[in-house]
Amino acid sequence: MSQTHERNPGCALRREWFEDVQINRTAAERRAAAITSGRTVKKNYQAAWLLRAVQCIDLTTLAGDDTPGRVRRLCAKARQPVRPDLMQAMGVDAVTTGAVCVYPTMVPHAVRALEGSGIPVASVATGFPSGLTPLPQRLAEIRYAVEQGAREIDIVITREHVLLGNWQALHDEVRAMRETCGEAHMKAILATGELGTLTNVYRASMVAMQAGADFIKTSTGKETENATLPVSLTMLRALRDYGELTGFRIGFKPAGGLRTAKDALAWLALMKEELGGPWLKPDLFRIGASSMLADIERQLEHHVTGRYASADHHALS
Ligand SMILES: O=C[C@H](O)COP(=O)(O)O
Repeated sequence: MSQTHERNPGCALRREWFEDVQINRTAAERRAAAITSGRTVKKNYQAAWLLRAVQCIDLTTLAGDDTPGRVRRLCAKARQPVRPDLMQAMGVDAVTTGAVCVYPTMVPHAVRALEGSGIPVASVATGFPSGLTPLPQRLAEIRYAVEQGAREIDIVITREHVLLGNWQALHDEVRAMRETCGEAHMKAILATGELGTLTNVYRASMVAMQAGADFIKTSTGKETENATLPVSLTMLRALRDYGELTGFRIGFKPAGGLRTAKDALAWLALMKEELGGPWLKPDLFRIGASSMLADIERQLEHHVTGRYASADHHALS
């Protein structure tokens, strides 16, 4: 089926699209390793790929000690993620990150700090990270974040629904969240490290998309197991299958534990191999990361100057 740029409206629960699917972990691990090992991006292209990664980062702070000041500093970094002298040396125009991602009460501070930049504010919501608050409160949290100006909402699913195979309950909850988001785009965090099997990851991905998710996202960053390549591959297969069945393109956001330029290149290679060029842009690909940018900037500096600066030159994120 040809694919459209229109927003995914979702559909009723269609168990037949996922119930018979089984994902073999060994095969997924082998395929993920084949895509990302031995495929080093050539030096000249590497800087371009890293700049592309910067544009896809959801620059994140989700800490208990977040303050308006920290959020403002993060927003300043989102506006100018790479030092202007490096940008100039590479002969490229200014770039920004894909979004800034914060807790709901930090949304107004981020919105103010990003005014005029065009950078959207993403808010986690729905009892992030566990999702174990009653549904009315979780929906109220979405409403609050949207009212405060969040244009993207990162929801968390109830892992119990996946572990017990309660697909209708999962569909109903995610559907309600999507409706509450209104115009704001919804990223559904599956918390894959708590779903037990890759087969569950595939099924949960499919149900989240059937319920109207605009993006599917791996992790909150708070689970013991963060984003991995085999998990990401499994989600991309579900996303591809959903696209073939419905014609709608869904975005993908790996998040949690992604810290290095090497991680960024590995995930970009995975996206390119599995889905192709359209998924290498921020409307369909985000990297959720609180501390990846510093290493990317370091590698870009090395590209420009041939040497690494000491770590304290890149103090933030
Ligand atoms: O959504 C983004 C994640 O919370 C970021 O996780 P991280 O702090 O491990 O980069």
